[in-house]
Amino acid sequence: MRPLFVTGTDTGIGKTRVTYGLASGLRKRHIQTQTWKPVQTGVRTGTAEADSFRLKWGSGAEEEEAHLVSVTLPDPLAPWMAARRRSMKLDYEQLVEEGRQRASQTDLLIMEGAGGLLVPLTEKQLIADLAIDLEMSVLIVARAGLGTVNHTLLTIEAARSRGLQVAGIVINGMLATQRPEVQENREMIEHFGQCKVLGLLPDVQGEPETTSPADWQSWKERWDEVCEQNLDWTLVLGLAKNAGM
Ligand SMILES: Nc1ncnc2c1ncn2[C@@H]1O[C@H](COP(=O)(O)OP(=O)(O)OP(=O)(O)O)[C@@H](O)[C@H]1O
Ligand SMILES: C[C@H](N)[C@H](N)CCCCCC(=O)O
Ligand SMILES: [Mg+2]
Repeated sequence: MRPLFVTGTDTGIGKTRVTYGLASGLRKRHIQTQTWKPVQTGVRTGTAEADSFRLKWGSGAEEEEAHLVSVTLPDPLAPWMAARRRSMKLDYEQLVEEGRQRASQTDLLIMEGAGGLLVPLTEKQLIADLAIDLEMSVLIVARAGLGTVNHTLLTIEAARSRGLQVAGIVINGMLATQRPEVQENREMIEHFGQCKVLGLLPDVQGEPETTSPADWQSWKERWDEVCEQNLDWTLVLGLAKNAGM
């Protein structure tokens, strides 16, 4: 299966939540799915804020948290600058090689980016370049409110102009799911973006701020159910199998 790159129209848009929800739902459907965060910034591993921790517990991964992330940097910045502040350089070729290996070891590799599509990974490469070199298709997580149509269409256009295939959109964090604006946004994104919205996820508070396994187990069950009910799993399976998208 072609690996999947989860990006967003911005940072803090819900990529991690969507990534672990997808991985968990696909595993239930007997698709061996691994998640990977090549570079996380602004966190420490082993804490409830770290994407690596959330990906592990939210998806129910058996691997150690450390296996789900390649580089963790403390400054909450784009990877290039977060590395430069620490007098480091990220080894881009090594990330590409690692991504290839990871993709070959599972049915579906889902890579979570850092921030949006054009965030600098190194002095020379954007996060989009890693997705291109790994021949990934792209899933875009978008915000629910006013302004999201423009941001989403910009991201779709930037992805396609670089040769990336857009597999679909997930609109995340809606407070008022019943409002007509939500469906109208979906319609405008599908119409001008020429791609499918795979689902509209509601605002659900309660992701644990602790590292307690019991808290995470009950949260995972809750978020799994939200994803079960609000994502079109026929479409998700189609993109996982790379059919018809
Ligand atoms: N549907 C939702 N309802 C309520 N809160 C949400 C929802 N989705 C995400 N959040 C919260 O918003 C915050 C940002 O979400 P998340 O960390 O998944 O974003 P991200 O795009 O992965 O960010 P980053 O760019 O840092 O990787 C988190 O605290 C998360 O729990
Ligand atoms: C620290 C944050 N949560 C992300 N991991 C990094 C976001 C970088 C965004 C850069 C930008 O687009 O201005
Ligand atoms: Mg994240």
